[in-house]
Amino acid sequence: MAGTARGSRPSGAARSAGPAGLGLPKGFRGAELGWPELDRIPHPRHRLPLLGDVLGVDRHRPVQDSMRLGRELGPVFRRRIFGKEFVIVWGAEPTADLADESRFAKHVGLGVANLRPLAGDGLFTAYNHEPNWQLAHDVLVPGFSREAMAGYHGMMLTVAGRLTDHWDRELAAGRAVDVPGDMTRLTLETIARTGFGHDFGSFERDRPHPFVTAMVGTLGYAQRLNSVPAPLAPLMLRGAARRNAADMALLNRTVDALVAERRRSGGGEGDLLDRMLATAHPETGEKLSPQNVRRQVITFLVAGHETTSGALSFALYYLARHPEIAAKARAEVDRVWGGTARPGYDQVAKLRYVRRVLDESLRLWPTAPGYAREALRDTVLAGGHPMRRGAWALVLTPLLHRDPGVWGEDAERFDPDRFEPRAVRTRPPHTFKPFGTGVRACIGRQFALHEATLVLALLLRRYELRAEPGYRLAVTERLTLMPQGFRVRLERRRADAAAPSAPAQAAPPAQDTAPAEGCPLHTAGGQAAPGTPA
Ligand code: HEM
Repeated sequence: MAGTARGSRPSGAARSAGPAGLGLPKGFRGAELGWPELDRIPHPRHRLPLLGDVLGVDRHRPVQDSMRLGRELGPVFRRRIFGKEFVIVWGAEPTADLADESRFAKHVGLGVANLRPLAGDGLFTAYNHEPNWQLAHDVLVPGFSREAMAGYHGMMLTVAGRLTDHWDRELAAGRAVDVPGDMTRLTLETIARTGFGHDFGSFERDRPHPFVTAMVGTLGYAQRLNSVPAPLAPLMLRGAARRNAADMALLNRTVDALVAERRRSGGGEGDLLDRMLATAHPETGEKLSPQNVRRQVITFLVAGHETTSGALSFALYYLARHPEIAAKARAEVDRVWGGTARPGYDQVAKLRYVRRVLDESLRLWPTAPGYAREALRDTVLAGGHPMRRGAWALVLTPLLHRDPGVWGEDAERFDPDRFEPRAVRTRPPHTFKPFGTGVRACIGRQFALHEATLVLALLLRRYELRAEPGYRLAVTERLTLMPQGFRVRLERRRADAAAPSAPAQAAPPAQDTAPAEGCPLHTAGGQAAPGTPA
């Protein structure tokens, strides 16, 4: 979780960073301006005048393209695409250097900046100097405290029950399940219900909810904007821009309706939306403006589900591919949860091996595959690359997480034991960064980890997973990563092996499911639905 003390500012330098503080123009800042010794940084051979490094490029897979290039060119390299030149970093040493908050801060650039028309100064897309970042951060951080998380747990179980109901039906019909599609349904419902008391009815629909379609459209459009020459974008992407405007309008309408409904109903019972609407900053007494609330709701609905959905999908892919690892994880779930129909909040954190499976999946495929950092003053990166204030670099996490110098020559191999405590302790810091770094790191980290560990455990306990024969992992990119077309065949575990399948509300709640006092989620719809998973 992003972590300044409440009420404190981000690093002093971050306050003056960003385009306004630096006096730099908004928009793309090419590396030519900020890296005086750019010539020393390798780039792909066969660079074309004007177009740059576009030969052999897969426009739809820029991350995997960069991974291929990074392996060839080394831990600090550069790419130029249609006049945009930027530096990419994946080595452990320069990445650790970029994590130094006294010299570097988040850079809002490339794909993230392309989301500004939609999310503006919402938490994810805010420039460091924008006052609404600190305000929203301080107001919303308590929404991710341990107490708040324990409050979301009951609703997470309820939504997971909708998933297992759906999977039971697919199993009965003899169909393989669409893993990324169903994980997206699950994670959207989870953040919408826990954060905003809203039900998208995702599991009752044959096709994705229009909100999801519009969101996928805007993320894809934000990525495409980088893959065409900027001056030609209005022409080349005219149709796409029209569709994007319609997508944004739908997202805004959906959120406005949700907020209006909450205002009409006179407030919920303390979820994220209540915090956004009613909580004043503890020191200044300031509240979020209506426009900023809209941007935060969109930010949380998008950031809060797409990445977790990918993380769950990759983890299920690896579990289906490695039955021995699935068996070990399942044995842990059986041991820790026993016959508990309704596992409690604290019983999730005890699933150490399941969590390692998740970490290892996020190592190989961090679903938000990078983050950018900018220099707060003139400095030298990793002792060798001078940078001027405002210069920036992109950290390519899927390659950082495969650095053989850190992870060994078998870094491509899926092995959850890499996250055993002893192994973690012996690794250098800043070598595992799926949630970004510093004060602008992911605020929803604990939320995502709790939800994903819980759901993986529930699925392992209930089903055997069989990958469809012949499936080869293909990763789609739309700013986030997802295993494309991954389907799995299910088998219900034998009754004596699996946990109880009685409806959860028939069982007494586990001791540690007791809601935090006043927690809305256990009272307002947080009770187990008929299908709460066993
Ligand atoms: C596995 C799931 C997730 C991954 C891999 C992930 C990854 C990230 C990363 C890498 C960043 C930093 C981006 C940057 O520096 O530019 C970030 C920021 C953020 N994430 Fe997540 N995230 C996940 C889940 C969530 C969830 C569940 C929520 C909300 C409930 C969330 C909300 C946010 C927000 C609001 C920010 C911006 C924080 C700030 O700048 O203050 N994320 N996330």
